[in-house]
Amino acid sequence: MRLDVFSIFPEYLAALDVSLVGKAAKSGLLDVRVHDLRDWTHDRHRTVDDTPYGGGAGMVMKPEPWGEAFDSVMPGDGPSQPRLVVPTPAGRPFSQDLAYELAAEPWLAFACGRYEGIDGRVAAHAAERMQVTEVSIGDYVLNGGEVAVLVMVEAIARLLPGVIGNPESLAEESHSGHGLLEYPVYTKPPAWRGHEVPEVLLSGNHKLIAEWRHEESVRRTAERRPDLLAAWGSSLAAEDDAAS
Ligand SMILES: N#Cc1c(-c2ccc3ccn(Cc4ccc(CN5CCOCC5)cc4)c3c2)n[nH]c1N
Repeated sequence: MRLDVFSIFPEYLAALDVSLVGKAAKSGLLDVRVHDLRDWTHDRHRTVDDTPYGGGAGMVMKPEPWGEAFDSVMPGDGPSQPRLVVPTPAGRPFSQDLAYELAAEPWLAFACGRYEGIDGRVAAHAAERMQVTEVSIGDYVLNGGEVAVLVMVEAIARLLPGVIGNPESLAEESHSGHGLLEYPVYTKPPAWRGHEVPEVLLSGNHKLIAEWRHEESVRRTAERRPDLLAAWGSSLAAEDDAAS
């Protein structure tokens, strides 16, 4: 998979060079290219923003640098086009399902906005030649799209074949499709500062361990995400109906 990231703070994306994503890039599973949007400005101050039409606080990112950057890095007459992902507070909620959807793409491009956002014509113009998906990573306000891109790239990259050591762990994770939050995990020592590892996990009885883990998943989901528990219950009922 090729990933292009456009930002006025390219150093923010240095985190993509370390850990899991960094290893995937070094092994050739990922081709990560970070671009400084200011490379496509032409004035002395390398200006990327201007005042908003219609008034309002703050500044808006000018369309011209974005258009020239996209033309240069992903030319309209090229053999293929990327899927453009634009982080924004007004976007479609990012989810594990969307991470799987994006992990299936051969080429992704991410546009990191700043200020009060990117001129609306940038996405509209890009949509004339590539799929554009505006995405939000959550209901809180950030100062720009870079953190969102780090979140999304990590969630996507770990789904790519060969990136994580143990692909089976993907199936057991929260939000991975069975609908419940994952159970708590423990390792040695068996006792630590007065806290013991649950005895069942030391029993070697795989049936009891599996039952305990399921009960813990249900307990945690009921406590922290009752919405997921309700959806999980409905999906179980639907499966029973389909089977009967
Ligand atoms: N993903 C994600 C995000 C982002 C995100 C992503 C990209 C950019 C680019 C600029 N910003 C700053 C910004 C802040 C507030 C607002 C709201 N507007 C309301 C109407 O008045 C103007 C302002 C817009 C832009 C960004 C924030 N925030 N939260 C997420 N989950």
